[in-house]
Amino acid sequence: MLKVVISEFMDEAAIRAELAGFETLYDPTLVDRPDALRAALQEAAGLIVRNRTQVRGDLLAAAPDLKVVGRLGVGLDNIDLPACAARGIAVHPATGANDGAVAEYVIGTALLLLRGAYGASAQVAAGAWPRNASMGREIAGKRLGLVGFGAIARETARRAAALDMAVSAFDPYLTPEDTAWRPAHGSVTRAELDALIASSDVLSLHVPLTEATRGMIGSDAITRMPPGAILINAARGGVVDERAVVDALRSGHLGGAALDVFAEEPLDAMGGALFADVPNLILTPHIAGVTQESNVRVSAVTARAVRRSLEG
Ligand SMILES: O=C(O)[C@H](O)COP(=O)(O)O
Repeated sequence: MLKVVISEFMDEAAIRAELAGFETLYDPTLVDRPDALRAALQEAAGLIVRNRTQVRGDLLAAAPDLKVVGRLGVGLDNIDLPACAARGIAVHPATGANDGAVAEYVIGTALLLLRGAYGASAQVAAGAWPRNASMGREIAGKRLGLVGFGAIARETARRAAALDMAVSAFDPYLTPEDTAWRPAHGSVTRAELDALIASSDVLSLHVPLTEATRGMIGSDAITRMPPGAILINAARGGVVDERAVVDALRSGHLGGAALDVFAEEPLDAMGGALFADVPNLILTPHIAGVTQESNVRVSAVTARAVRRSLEG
């Protein structure tokens, strides 16, 4: 019986439904026990991971029979794709299964940060009545800029258009003729990156982490954003210069930021100190794509892809 190792959390019903014909080892603690993971992989034909298991080097060497890697998400920066290709190991991301979760995160944080009033609870409970200071902004009529216009950005655009935002996007991989620029609901304007940065009230990132995108939104870019603009990163840490975001929030140039992903996850002591007491900042633990619903979808899609791949 072929063996499938699952080293991070997933919906167990998907394992039962899709991987019944295989020997499965589901142990979400394996990601933090590299020796045990390597030992478990010795006879494994399949491996299922989220974003923390580093599928490269030592781990691949410890898995001589590995035929397929299922990724419970879409980012592939934790997987050495050329090394997998060289060994003929198939890699299956859960494309499409968490788009809606990320899109809702982007819209939700944009609404929260523009309105700003939700931070008043403690003051109101204490008897204060900060009405003028709590007068925030509406999302309708604001310009949303999407850096990258793949599936998640398109879902975000559809929701933003329904809220009467004006949506633009930058994506060097889409030709002007691509039908993505003519969505069934709402409209999206194709923009160059510099123009998008300079003209977006809300800028949301939807690019993978690659050598081309690392540091893409640094202090230069942030300085060129309109005063009071909101920055949302639910893509990958490393695309944004975290110190530049903090400086721009402290100076008041940025009106708010939501960061779901970080160069170092979890934050180390330096990251913790950097973000302490920064105004108008929402920090979340790489959860934009992970909801109860998306966990079910992502797990089913991934387990199915691994089963099909192993069944040939
Ligand atoms: O790449 C993704 O889809 C997101 O980062 C969420 O993925 P994960 O929670 O499976 O790592």
